[in-house]
Amino acid sequence: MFLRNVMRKIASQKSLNGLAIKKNYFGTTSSLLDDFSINANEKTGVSVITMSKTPANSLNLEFIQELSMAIQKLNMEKSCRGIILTSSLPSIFSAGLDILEMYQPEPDRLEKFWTEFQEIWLALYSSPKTVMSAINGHSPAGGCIIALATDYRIMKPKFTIGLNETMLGIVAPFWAEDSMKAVIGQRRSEYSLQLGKLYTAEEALQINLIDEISDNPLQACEDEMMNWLKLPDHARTLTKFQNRGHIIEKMKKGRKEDLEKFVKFIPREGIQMALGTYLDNLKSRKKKQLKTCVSDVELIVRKIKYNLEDYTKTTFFYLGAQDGILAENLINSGCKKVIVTEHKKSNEEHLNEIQNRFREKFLRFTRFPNSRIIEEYKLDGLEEKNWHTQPKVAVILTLLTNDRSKLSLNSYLLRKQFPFNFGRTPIFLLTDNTESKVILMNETNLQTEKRIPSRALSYMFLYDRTLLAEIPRLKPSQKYTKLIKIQPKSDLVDLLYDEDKFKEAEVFLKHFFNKPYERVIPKIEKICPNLGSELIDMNITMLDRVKDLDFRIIGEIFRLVASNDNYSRNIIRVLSSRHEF
Ligand SMILES: CCCCC/C=C\C/C=C\CC/C=C/CC(=O)SCCNC(=O)CCNC(=O)[C@H](O)C(C)(C)COP(=O)(O)OP(=O)(O)OC[C@H]1O[C@@H](n2cnc3c(N)ncnc32)[C@H](O)[C@@H]1OP(=O)(O)O
Repeated sequence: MFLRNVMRKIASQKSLNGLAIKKNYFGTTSSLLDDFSINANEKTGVSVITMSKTPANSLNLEFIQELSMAIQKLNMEKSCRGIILTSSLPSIFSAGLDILEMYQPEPDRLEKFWTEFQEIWLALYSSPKTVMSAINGHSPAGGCIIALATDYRIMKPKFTIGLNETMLGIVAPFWAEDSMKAVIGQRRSEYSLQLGKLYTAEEALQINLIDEISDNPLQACEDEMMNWLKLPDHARTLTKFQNRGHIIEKMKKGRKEDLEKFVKFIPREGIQMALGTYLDNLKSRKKKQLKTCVSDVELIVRKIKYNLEDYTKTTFFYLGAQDGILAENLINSGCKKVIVTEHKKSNEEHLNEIQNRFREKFLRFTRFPNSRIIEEYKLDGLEEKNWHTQPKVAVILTLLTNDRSKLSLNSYLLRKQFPFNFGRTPIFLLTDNTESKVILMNETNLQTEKRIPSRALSYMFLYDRTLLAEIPRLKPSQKYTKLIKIQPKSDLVDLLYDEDKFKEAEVFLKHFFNKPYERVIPKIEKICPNLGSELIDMNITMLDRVKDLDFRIIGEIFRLVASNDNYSRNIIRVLSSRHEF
């Protein structure tokens, strides 16, 4: 019965060919989100799908949807005989499902997410094509599920692979288990699954979880593919289905129940706690490397208060490695200044490309090679909001949070270097806000108060005044300070966050702007006892030189002082000698 269906499917796919696939099937195409590309080789009939979703090729809803659609199309493309899945990231094939999709999920999205994951698995596992995985990096959990759904796996040495779901306090779905059993056997699967084992490539080879090790898995797959393609497709395909039919049938029969279980299981309190802890551990590895960044948020909030009424046409934007389209949109919308941040994982080539394409267009195009990204978000619903046709004004976007909800911003979070770049540029911090669920925090010493609901995401991108006005809670009259509860950590932070003290400091700083440092410090110390010595430690002895600067910048200096690292010191030096970058 199953084979009959398969034959029918193959026959109907033949007739669908012309319709389903674009004429220009051969060559390289990119996904809508630029998260993967497909290179179709006319001569060999082999299509290479290269996943490139930074930072980890983690599978979120949109990524899965697009990838799945691409695979389904290839499955129907007559001229395609083989598919190779690989990654352009240097050390990750795929980090599996995007944990953020499962952590504090929205029910509807969670359901869609799992449905799509089932779908992509089916598309791969029951693909009539020869499908191979060139596993050129780590491939845990969902990454391994994807690899197991292919016909042949070649992996780069040293990286790890396995179904480690139990490590996250969750359970691999039965169909993934079945596919693992089919590859490495019942006993080994049970052992691996219960213990959430991650195997190095070398270990994985020993238990047949992968088929080969190679320093160049893609090349090795391409070579191996040629052997497979020597055989007639129909015989190979039918043999594949004879082997896999029962697993596919079982999955299809059980998928509704599987979905129901998943959507019930994931939101459970215990599961959420486990996922939260796992995420914390994942993130904290990196966090340790980042210095405390005391008060961006609060300062922005203050700036909003000062600037909302008189914003100018200056536009700043933060561009990241994937933001070519964004840059175009910015140009169309009147953007004049662009700051490009780079961090160590950025794709240098892509950044150069952005720079070359857009240098002429922007008045200022500045790259900060050493910037450090705290968090990165992608923008959902870009088209929906038409945001790029709207903004005429200033900018920004950004939100400090380590909230792990499905925030979606195609922008990077505020960086430490912002203050002096920004000068008088209006900054809007748009959040859905008040009694709902925000937010804002710095890396370590403020705590998230509440969560941001996902509908807030679009708001965060609305920085046109008109749009702004459409959101009553974001009108300029908004008392933004209410959004944030601060937990003062030191006198310095206290100064920045205490409304009265801050006012006092402002008055004071205005008054003393041109005064010699020695006269300033004692006054500062009156407000904030440790600040004087902190400034001295930092060798800030020339407050008088910053006389051109807006007094708000001084607030930024305080912030930088508080973060107390070399980078901040440099900024302070620049600050004290220059008005704007
Ligand atoms: C009884 C009833 C049963 C009912 C059963 C019904 C249904 C089944 C139920 C549930 C099944 C759910 C199935 C889940 C399958 C999955 O795929 S879960 C995801 C598991 N993935 C992982 O555990 C991988 C985690 N990541 C890593 O270990 C490492 O990142 C890495 C892949 C080894 C790479 O390490 P490396 O040092 O190179 O990179 P970083 O760790 O710095 O990562 C970069 C960046 O990416 C973020 N990140 C990594 N992985 C993920 C992820 N999976 N999701 C989201 N984000 C991820 C990481 O946090 C870093 O972010 P940054 O700090 O902001 O830069």
